[in-house]
Amino acid sequence: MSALPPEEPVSLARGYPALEVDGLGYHYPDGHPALSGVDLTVDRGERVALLGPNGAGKTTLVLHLNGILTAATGHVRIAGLEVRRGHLQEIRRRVGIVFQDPDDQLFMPTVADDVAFGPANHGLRGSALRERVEIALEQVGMAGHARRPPHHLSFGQRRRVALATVLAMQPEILVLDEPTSNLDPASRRELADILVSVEVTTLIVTHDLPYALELCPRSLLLSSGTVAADGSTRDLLSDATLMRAHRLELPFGFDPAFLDRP
Ligand SMILES: Nc1ncnc2c1ncn2[C@@H]1O[C@H](COP(=O)(O)OP(=O)(O)OP(=O)(O)O)[C@@H](O)[C@H]1O
Repeated sequence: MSALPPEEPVSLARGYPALEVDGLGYHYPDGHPALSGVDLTVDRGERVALLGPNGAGKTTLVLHLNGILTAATGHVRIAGLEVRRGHLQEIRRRVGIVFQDPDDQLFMPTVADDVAFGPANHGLRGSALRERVEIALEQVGMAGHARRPPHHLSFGQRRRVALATVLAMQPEILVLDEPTSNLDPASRRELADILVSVEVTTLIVTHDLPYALELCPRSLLLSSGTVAADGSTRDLLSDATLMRAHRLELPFGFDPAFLDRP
């Protein structure tokens, strides 16, 4: 499949899967192998969990999606556009990554400035920019906080603003790295509601298996740098042999009856 040039209108990207990874391999500069022969496709509108034990290669894979790392072997395409030098500005608009620590993404004097930063860099101005910011803040339930300095917000609020900065770019795919870490149960529930309502193709990297079960019909299990399983989240989490083999455990006290629900 040939890649679209970066200036191609987004509407022309609609016929492609949101994410295609073919034969991706990567060694860190110290020679450490992190990914090998990774193949996966995520279709538009899917919500998929990326599971795997510590050191499986999840972060390394995510860093390939927006070109922070570049494939040693294989290809990554976002809505048909190959991730490589020359495409990175458009790739970084198409792939919105919400990192674990919101403070990595918030650096402007106000919440509104932070949310406006990306779209303004892509040329949006005036009322169109203000509207984009308002919509993104509304999507994450932070509309009343636009003029506040991000460092005055709680951790959970900062994570929502970090999500708004990404949503304001109208990404083709939203990637969240451990979105429930440090969230209280109410914030965890509110974030789930937001993720369901935004209707963007979403990849959730998580060790929080009940959250994956609740939010993601499909899961990918990465282990030792390869895709060890790809299927329904319920089926994967019900497979005790698979779970043991890849050091995945449901939390103590988790009711296995949840796995039997239709
Ligand atoms: N900068 C680096 N230099 C060398 N090796 C690295 C580097 N970063 C990660 N690795 C190695 O690459 C492998 C994959 O790491 P990665 O961080 O992608 O795993 P992960 O699945 O995200 O783990 P976790 O769940 O612990 O966050 C690991 O063996 C790790 O030690």
